[in-house]
Amino acid sequence: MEKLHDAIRAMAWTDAGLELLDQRKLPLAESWLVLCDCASVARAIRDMVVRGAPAIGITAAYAAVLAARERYARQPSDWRTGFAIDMQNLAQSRPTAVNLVWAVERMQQLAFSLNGNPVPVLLSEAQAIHEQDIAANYTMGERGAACIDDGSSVLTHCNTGSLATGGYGTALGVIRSAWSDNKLNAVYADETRPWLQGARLTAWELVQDSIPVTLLVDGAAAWLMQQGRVQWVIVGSDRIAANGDVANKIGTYAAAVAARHHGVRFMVVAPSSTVDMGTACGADIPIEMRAEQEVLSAGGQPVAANGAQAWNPAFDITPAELIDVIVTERGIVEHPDTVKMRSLMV
Ligand SMILES: CSC[C@@H](O)[C@@H](O)C(=O)COP(=O)(O)O
Repeated sequence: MEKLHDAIRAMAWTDAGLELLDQRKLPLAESWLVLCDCASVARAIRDMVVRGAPAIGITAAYAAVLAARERYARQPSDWRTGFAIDMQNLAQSRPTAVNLVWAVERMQQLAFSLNGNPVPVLLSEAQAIHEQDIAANYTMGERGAACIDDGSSVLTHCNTGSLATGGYGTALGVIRSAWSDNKLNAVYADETRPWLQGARLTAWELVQDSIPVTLLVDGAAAWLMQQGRVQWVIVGSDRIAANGDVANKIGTYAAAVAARHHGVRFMVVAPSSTVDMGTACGADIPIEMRAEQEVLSAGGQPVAANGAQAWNPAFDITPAELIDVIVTERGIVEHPDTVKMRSLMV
């Protein structure tokens, strides 16, 4: 299979520090920030410089390297105390994407098992996490594409591509693979208010791959399905609970309800680092609430009547019963439930 758009990367480790492509500025500008300390990376995650669950996890792994470098240089005999505080702050930068906590715990556990300077080993581990994510995406791309019939059209929500992962993408990876297998007629993308990840990021990635993309406002998705224009809705996830309930970008639940009503199949694509077997069901997943201002304005300009308030949950929960298939690098789970998720994750 031809691997499409290996060139887009959300993050890169260099001698200068961790470089992050500033996703708030895309597609108008491609600018990179160079961050040299863990606190700046935590802020960048909170402020959406980098976003998307797997990308946040990888970024956190590199941030742990920065934290160890700082703390070990300052206090080689007792770097662990400060490092643990840094990891705690980092883990709190965004609450819903479990890949963040997963990466922080993996890095901290390794760090505390080491003697001497922890930095070289932690850097190798962060790079391994990054590479494993890319490999998982290619595997999921093939597995997900195999579920799709020739001549299908698909709808996706938010951005789940190279920008949201180590590279290639989860749901967008499946779309890339299905496109290169000549299976797709059309790709539709919700614009994804309020941050417009669909319009700004997914469209940007697909245009670079020369995959035709048609944007729609989120409220048009149900009508698109009613018109019989798509056979699959394909999304990523920020956390999958032990029973198969899925947290993803706000609007995913509405798309899943509409899909079931119209007989459109619903696919969730996520690496096993997104599966949280310690959380029993969707009701136990913390949903990030973001600033009202994100809804009351667009592109920095106010769009609402002065004095109006806004409700801005960043994610919602799609119950397992609305999901036809979860695709991971470990395998595929059809009609997920606790028993099937448990056997996937052993
Ligand atoms: C592979 S990305 C899966 C999810 O992280 C994605 O769908 C999503 O909801 C991203 O939300 P964001 O708020 O942009 O971080």
